[in-house]
Parts: sequence; structure tokens; C-alpha cells
Amino acid sequence: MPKLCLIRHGQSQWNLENRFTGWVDVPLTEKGEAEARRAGELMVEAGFEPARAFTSVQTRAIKTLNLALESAGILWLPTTKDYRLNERHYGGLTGLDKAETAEKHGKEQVHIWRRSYDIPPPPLDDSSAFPSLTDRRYAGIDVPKTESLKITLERVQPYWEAEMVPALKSGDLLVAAHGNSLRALVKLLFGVSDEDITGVEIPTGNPLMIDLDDALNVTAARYLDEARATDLPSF
Ligand SMILES: O=C(O)[C@H](O)COP(=O)(O)O
Repeated sequence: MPKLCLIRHGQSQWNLENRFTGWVDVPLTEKGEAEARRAGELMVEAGFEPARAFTSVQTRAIKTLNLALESAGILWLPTTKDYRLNERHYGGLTGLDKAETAEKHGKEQVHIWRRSYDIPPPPLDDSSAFPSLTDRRYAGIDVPKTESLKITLERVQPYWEAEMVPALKSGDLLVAAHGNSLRALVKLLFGVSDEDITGVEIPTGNPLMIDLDDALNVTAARYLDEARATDLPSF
């Protein structure tokens, strides 16, 4: 039976500062690095031995993966990086303070932008300058101006089907990615409704271990750090 372990990156600098991040490349905090190392230890304690890893092209996820692999003693693990596992693009909210935005537009509106399935934030203004949104890692890619969770799933799902499902045939997989690219994957794997996905929150740096059957239905799922677990959808 294949296993899939999903890890949201450890706490980032903008998680700490409570700013909308999306595709902006920000580093991990010291706490985030510690969460990533602990994730590697928890994988070892759980006896998890992945055959391959997948991550985004964003520093916080790559660094989380590397720290977890290092503390698990498997820094050699074959790894694939792809922008389709990036965080959802936060559009015109990128860089803004989440609390100040709620004061300005109302908590309800900000909740809709953050958690509704198919309502994207306003698009990013062309004059906004975040160098990591358009640097050479995205050469040849049509960088979005904003993304809802639905739009995020529309890039995550084809990647899952084309690259990760075939890889699962030769062993277990580790995926280090982001709050919303992982919520998209969880929606797909657990068959969560558009409504119920609004209540799914994924904690930073806490490995989510998922058992699948051969038809890739979820048969069991648990967070390895139980003290920091959030509710999982039913399956
Ligand atoms: O991009 C971000 O700001 C965070 O990684 C996730 O943000 P959210 O909790 O608002 O979805």
C-alpha cells in the first residue's frame, strides 16, 4: 500500500509577521527551521522511508524539505521541484498585513479571500515589484496574477496525475509544499466538498502521513506531531 507524507513548510518570516505571502520567496524563521528538523525525526520514528520527494520552487518549502531530509539522514533522496506545487498566488493581497487588511475590508471579506474555494483575491497590480514573482525560475511560465484554491487545484491536480501518481508505483513519496497547494491536494485525495475545504487548516512543519490503497483512496491519515494536529477531513 503506498504512503504519502505531506509537509507544509515550517514557519516563514511572513507567517510570523502575519503577511500574505503567496509566490513571494521568504525565508524560514528559526522556529520554522526547528519544525522542519523535527519533521525529519518524526518521519524516522514513524519508520517512514520515502523513495522520492517533491517540492515547489519556493525557498521555504525547499529548505524545509532539506532540513527534514537531513535530520532523517536521507539528504540523498531523489527530489523533484516544480512550480505547480507553489503556494497559491495571493494576487493584490501579496505583502499586505492580514490583520490590517481585515480592518480595512472587513473580516468576512478577508475570510472569503483566504478560505473560499473559488473566489480569488483581486489581481496583482502590474506596478507591484516583488522580484521573486517573475525571476528566471519562472521563465516560460505564465505567472498568474491571482489564484483561488480552485485555480491552485487546477495546476496541482494535473501535476499529481502526471508526475506523482506514476512515482507512487515505485515507492512512498514525501511532499514538502505550502498551506494552500497542500489543501488542494487534500481536497483531491480525501474528496472534500467545495464547502468543507474552507475549514481545513494545515499546520506548519507537521508531517501528515496518508495511507492509500492501490486505487489511491485514503485508508488512514494522521499528523505525526499529535500535539499540533488539526482536524482532518473524513474519508
Ligand atoms: O501565502 C500565505 O500567506 C500563507 O502561506 C498561507 O496563507 P493563508 O493562511 O492566508 O492561506
